Amino acid sequence: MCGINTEEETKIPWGWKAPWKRNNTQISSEDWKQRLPQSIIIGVRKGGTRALLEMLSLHPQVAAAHSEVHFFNVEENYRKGLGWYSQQMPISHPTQITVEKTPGYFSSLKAPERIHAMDNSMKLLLIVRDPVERLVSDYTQILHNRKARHKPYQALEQILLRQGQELNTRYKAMQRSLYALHLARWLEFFPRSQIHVVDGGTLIREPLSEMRHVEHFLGLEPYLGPDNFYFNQTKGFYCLQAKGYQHCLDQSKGRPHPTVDEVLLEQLCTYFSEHNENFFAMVGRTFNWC
Ligand SMILES: Nc1ncnc2c1ncn2[C@@H]1O[C@H](COP(=O)(O)OS(=O)(=O)O)[C@@H](OP(=O)(O)O)[C@H]1O
Repeated sequence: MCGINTEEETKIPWGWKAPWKRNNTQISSEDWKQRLPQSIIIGVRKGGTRALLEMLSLHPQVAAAHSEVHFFNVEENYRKGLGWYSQQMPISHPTQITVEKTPGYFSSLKAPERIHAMDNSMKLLLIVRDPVERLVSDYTQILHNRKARHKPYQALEQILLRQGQELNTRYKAMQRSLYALHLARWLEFFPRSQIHVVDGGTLIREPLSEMRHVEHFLGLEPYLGPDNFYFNQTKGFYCLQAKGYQHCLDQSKGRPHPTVDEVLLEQLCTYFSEHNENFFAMVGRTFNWC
């Protein structure tokens, strides 16, 4: 049910491959090569990682890997070594920073140490979202995949309240919403100043304000502006535009969530509240979560 979950999006080719970046004839061709990332979006899964990567990719100083690489969290990939990893990266110019996103890194036990061993100056981006909403979003994706494969599925209430009224806290999607637990492992290896936390809720409602913080954290020149975002009524989300090109995230983003029992939602909020408080203390800010 869980595992790597490479999901639909990793199979979809990047049809919208930053077309406005292609015509830079002043830069000599030998400067263009694949480089290891200087920044990684480590998660959280269903937090808005794809939106963050695509918005970042609008910036001319950013070269983004289109597919999730799963290098530091999947043994089979990690064994292939850094040479393989760099081959998964886009061609970039020295004036650009390379960015990859793999949401599975955040909850991986080994990723923090491995990334630190590769580059202890790595700039980490973590996008978070209300843990209950994230859980429902995660469940929605799992449900979608199971239905698509004609596999049996259960309602979230059945999964989470399996033992009568006790919450099944061992459910993987529950575990992934325990942000403080996972962040603690990253802070063993990286100073807080190297981890920028993006508010996934704000990124949905006001993408530009969140992206300005991200530009600043990455040391990029301020570039993104209001013209890069337009609200798409049909999609119900902001979509992106640059130099005449427009792009919305694919249909695996913004799927309708199933209705979840109110009592269960209350139970979940109560369960996560202590973990959320710990997370707020660790990152030095609060979020308007349930
Ligand atoms: N602009 C825009 N367009 C579409 N979707 C947006 C956008 N900004 C944020 N989001 C939210 O991103 C959620 C998916 O998160 P991820 O991309 O991290 O998912 S994944 O882990 O890579 O599968 C996805 O969650 P769901 O709504 O539950 O599908 C969206 O709420």
